[in-house]
Amino acid sequence: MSSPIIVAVDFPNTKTAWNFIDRVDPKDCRLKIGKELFTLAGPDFVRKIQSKGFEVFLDLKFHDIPNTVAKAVSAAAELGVWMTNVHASGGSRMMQAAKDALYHFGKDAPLLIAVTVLTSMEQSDLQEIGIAANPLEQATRLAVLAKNCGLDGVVCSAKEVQSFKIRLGSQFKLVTPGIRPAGTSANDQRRIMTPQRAIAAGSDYLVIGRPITQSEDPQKALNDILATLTIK
Ligand SMILES: O=c1ccn([C@@H]2O[C@H](COP(=O)(O)O)[C@@H](O)[C@H]2O)c(=O)[nH]1
Repeated sequence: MSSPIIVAVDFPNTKTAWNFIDRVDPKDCRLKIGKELFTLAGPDFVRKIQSKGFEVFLDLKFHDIPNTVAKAVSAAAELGVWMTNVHASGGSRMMQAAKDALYHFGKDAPLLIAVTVLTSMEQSDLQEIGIAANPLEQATRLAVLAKNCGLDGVVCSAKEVQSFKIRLGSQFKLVTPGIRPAGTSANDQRRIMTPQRAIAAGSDYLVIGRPITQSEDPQKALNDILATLTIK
């Protein structure tokens, strides 16, 4: 089985990050490097993780003018990461430029996905920034845009995947953070689901951070979650 779990390696320094990474097996998960560790430790850190056998999702959520995002995505591809992303709210010209920048990498190009509506956001957060649509409506609008630009998938809440699989097709990857095993804290997440329900609904990849990284035994936490999943 190829594990659907991507662990969000969010730590305040490389020492604690390595302490975690050295305790999990690359056959059981991929690793996601986000803004915190990338800002601290940069591309060399990503290369070292890859040399340990982990596939890396570089989660920098690029959101800028088309030219800048295209160059950033190209730099991510040079790094050899497995997946990277942009914000769909940057619009179709931006997403198209990002996709075009990967063309010459051929089969070595990373998967390129787009963030729809952050899983930390609920209806009131959208209203605050002038969006009248509810999270499902807004995420759908952005996911359709991302698919039309030729992206490989989207980041969305597991609450949206059932609808997205029907509307966007089985090949379009749905990557879902906001995953919380039953009885664990939601923290700052708002649109959450358990790992088991997310996979049953159709999530392709589960992004899980604190429920695994803050555990005393991260490999056990990972195994316990994997044991609850029925992969089709
Ligand atoms: O909509 C989004 C997009 C990205 N994330 C990222 O996923 C992890 C989740 O970590 P937890 O500790 O499991 O909450 C984190 O790195 C976010 O930056 C997201 O949560 N929602």
